[in-house]
Amino acid sequence: MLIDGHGRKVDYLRVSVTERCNFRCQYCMPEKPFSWVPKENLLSYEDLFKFIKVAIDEGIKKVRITGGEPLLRENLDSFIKMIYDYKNDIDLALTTNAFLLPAAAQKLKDAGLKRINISLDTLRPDVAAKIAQKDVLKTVFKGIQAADDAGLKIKINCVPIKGINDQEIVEVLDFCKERGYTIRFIEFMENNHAKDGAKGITSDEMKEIVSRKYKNFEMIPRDTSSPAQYYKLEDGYQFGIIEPHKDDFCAACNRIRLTAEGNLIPCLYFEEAMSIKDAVRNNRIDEATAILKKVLADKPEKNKWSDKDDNETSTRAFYETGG
Ligand SMILES: Nc1nc2c(ncn2[C@@H]2O[C@H](COP(=O)(O)OP(=O)(O)OP(=O)(O)O)[C@@H](O)[C@H]2O)c(=O)[nH]1
Ligand SMILES: C[S@@+](CC[C@H](N)C(=O)[O-])C[C@H]1O[C@@H](n2cnc3c(N)ncnc32)[C@H](O)[C@@H]1O
Ligand code: SF4
Ligand code: SF4
Repeated sequence: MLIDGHGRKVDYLRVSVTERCNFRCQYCMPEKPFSWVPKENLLSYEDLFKFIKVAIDEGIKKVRITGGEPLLRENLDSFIKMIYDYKNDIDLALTTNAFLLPAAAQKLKDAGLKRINISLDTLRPDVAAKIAQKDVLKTVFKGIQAADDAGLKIKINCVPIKGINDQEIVEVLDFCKERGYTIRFIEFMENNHAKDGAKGITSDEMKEIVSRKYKNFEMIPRDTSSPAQYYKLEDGYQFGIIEPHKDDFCAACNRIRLTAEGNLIPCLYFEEAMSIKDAVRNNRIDEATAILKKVLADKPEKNKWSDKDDNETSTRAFYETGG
């Protein structure tokens, strides 16, 4: 079992397979100028898998593949299969923008993927094009349908941005409700890579917008393994809100992150990381295990998005850490 320096059990590993992306979401990535990590600096699937095996052997029970856009990396299904074949009861999940899902969904399911979380900020093509800075929505809808047809369990992530898609919350919620998908609205987390001037809305504002259509909903007891607080509508449908500006879920934080370059990141907010690249490339598995333990020992207690008196903005890039 993996326990961090604050006594929290860590059983969730998020693995980013690339920092590249085919979208330029205003809240995540700069438009340009831009330089990507050279391909030779990325760990191969085999090397990433060496670390994943260590992590699973030490107590990781949930592995999420993310990015950048993870489906940009070739043969992702083969990587999923490596993990599934090693331990098929792992909660094996993917976070994606869905653009490449139409051709990939069934292959991912066949490889052993169990769940998929998809970013969908709007139902309007022009708004989607404004957020992603590319005309994406028609293909995203096809991708969501392909995942559904393949039998993958679907969660939708939506980041409401003030003046852009914030008034569409109920429409996005209804889209998910009608299809039986879970929806989570995420408070925009300020970071240095987002478009200047991008602003989110608070969880209270989100709830106020939902209440214009759904007058009554109740908070349900927290599942501490998730960053989301869920609320139940009168008809039983549940929607979630992720509110890092409250940071109460940090108290039960159960996760660490591995980037495509082999940096092991203890917290989404902070720049700190330790590299496992040389250790896995040279098959020094004991060293990789020691780095994992050290990163856990030093894991921060909580993020600083909640720090109202502190004007510091996170320098961490979501597209590098994988969100
Ligand atoms: N502040 C903070 N936000 C997080 C953390 N983990 C996830 N989030 C936010 O939630 C978003 C969606 O995360 P997902 O990739 O869907 O993963 P998840 O929420 O762990 O998904 P489940 O496994 O379905 O619970 C991330 O991009 C972040 O915006 C975290 O550790 N800290
Ligand atoms: C970095 S993306 C990677 C996976 C994939 N490209 C996608 O968009 O789903 C993972 C998640 O991070 C979220 N995200 C990115 N930047 C964010 C920000 N500044 N605040 C809150 N969530 C953010 C996205 O909405 C997405 O759900
Ligand atoms: S949120 Fe996902 S899709 Fe959007 S730019 Fe970031 S990595 Fe790409
Ligand atoms: S912000 Fe850091 S401490 Fe809080 S839940 Fe996320 S990774 Fe854990």
